[in-house]
Amino acid sequence: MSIESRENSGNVSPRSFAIAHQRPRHEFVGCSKIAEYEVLGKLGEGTFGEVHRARSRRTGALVALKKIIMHNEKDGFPITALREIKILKMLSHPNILRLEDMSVEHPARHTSKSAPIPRKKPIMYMVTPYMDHDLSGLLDNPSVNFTEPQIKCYMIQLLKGVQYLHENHILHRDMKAANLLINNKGILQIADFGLARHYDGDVPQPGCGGGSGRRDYTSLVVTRWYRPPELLMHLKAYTTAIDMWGVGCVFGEMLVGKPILSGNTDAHQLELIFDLCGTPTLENMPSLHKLPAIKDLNPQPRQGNLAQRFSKHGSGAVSLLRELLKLDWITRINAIDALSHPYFRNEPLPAKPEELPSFEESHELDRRKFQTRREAYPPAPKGGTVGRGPTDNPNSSFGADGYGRNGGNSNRFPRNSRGPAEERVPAWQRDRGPADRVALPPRPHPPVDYGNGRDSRGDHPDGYRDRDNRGPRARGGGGGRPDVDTYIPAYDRDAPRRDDRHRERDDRRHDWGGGGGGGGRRDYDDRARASQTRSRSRSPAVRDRDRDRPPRDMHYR
Ligand SMILES: Nc1ncnc2c1ncn2[C@@H]1O[C@H](COP(=O)(O)OP(=O)(O)OP(=O)(O)O)[C@@H](O)[C@H]1O
Repeated sequence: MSIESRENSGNVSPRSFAIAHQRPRHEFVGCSKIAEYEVLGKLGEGTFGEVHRARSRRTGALVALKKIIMHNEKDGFPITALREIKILKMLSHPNILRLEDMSVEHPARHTSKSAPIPRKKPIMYMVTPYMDHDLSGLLDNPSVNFTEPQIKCYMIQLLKGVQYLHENHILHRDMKAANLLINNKGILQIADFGLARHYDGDVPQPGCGGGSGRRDYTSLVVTRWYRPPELLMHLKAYTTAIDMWGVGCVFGEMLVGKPILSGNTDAHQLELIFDLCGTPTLENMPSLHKLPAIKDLNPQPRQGNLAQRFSKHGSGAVSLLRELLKLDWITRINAIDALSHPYFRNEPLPAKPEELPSFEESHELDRRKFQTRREAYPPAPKGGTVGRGPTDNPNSSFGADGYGRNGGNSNRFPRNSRGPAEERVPAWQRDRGPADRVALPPRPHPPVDYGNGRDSRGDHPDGYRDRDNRGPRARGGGGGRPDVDTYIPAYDRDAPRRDDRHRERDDRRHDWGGGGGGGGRRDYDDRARASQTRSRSRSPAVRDRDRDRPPRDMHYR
């Protein structure tokens, strides 16, 4: 009997039909049952899922399982997860996290005599090799002090991964320390491709920076502290240079041990960038007229203090940092050129991955552990050393016995070759500035470019498209013009409106009101922070506070 006639016969239930038409089991390569893994503990919580450590019962290998949370089951499988899976399946490079498997958990069926309990949807997990640390967690680990050869080693690996992505027309769009995973063999891998997308422009060429953008994408990408000035000023025709800015922020963070540009609002973020890199002029940003928000700005002119701020790390580091954090996105250094920067050829030479020390696991959730440990430590005498000579930091609490709290570490691992004072004390002893008080801002919501077929000039001035006025091409998804970002399939125009979609649109408005937007218009990251019940980047204090609060919205449970 043909499929059609069987369907039409009305005798076959959908379930029997599906069973009869199952593809042979061996065809599902890369799709296992969750029972094949022994779950060992939680590693992190992201926007789109929890991450657990697990062991493969088949191979014995340690893996990470990233659970794909369905915030609203009616939406089906989250588009960001689909995007991440699709991109990760295409990529193969030693410095890119490898997607090894997709695993499915079928929740047990419950029965109830009183009322039928709705059948639960299967849960999907992305399976990747287990990495011992993320860079953000590692920098917070009190036992860790990076040496210059170590920083160079991580930077080379990061740049090779980014070069590979850009050569393959991929924009990562969420470059930050928390998305860089490191294992105890010294290997760094770029993770979290939830905001990544295909790039339509020319791939970077040696000596040519990032070049000019060819088409528009959403500018609502990249976690604020790592967001480049052109995105903060709403450039849509951006390029691979947005990832290079993030690489610069990560480089600075490794040098000083804390995020270097931790703005509280988008406006504040720009002010911090101008403090560091100078205010935009036609010399340092020749295409500034292309930035939609430039007219709203009237910053106090300044030169920038990058050289002074990083002088203790040497002229090579300052020179590379200056190239990575160039205001002009067109000539900002690309990964190919950054890899041949003299910084990597000058002494001390980069360490090899296998020469790097191994550290106690440190993921973002471990911050609480380090926090507890800090409280447990006895106060140390003042004026001591950290195993490599006296410190000039009067607030240092390292012991005068020459070991300090982490004295053991200074013997076990290569000594920190960074400058004195602030950078030599462990992360938890440093004043992390707003990082301690505010915690890493959540990354933007996934971009929603509805592919509405309208000219991008028809968008709202703030870059948010009006879904209600979408044209007929919105149906079916991805049917927009080729010059606008149609990455996300469109929803049906008549589909019921949901609160979370309104919020998403609202949350993505930039705040130009100088920290509060006149009361009514809060910065979208602040809104996101208030509305989401979890972020793996929150400080322990904020996490504890939020745990006791009821969720504001069912969609965010
Ligand atoms: N393969 C892995 N090995 C070890 N830890 C991992 C692995 N993958 C993710 N993690 C941990 O889980 C955290 C969250 O993972 P990931 O960034 O992929 O999730 P996300 O939902 O996209 O997060 P966010 O929305 O905050 O960017 C990471 O910062 C890291 O600490």
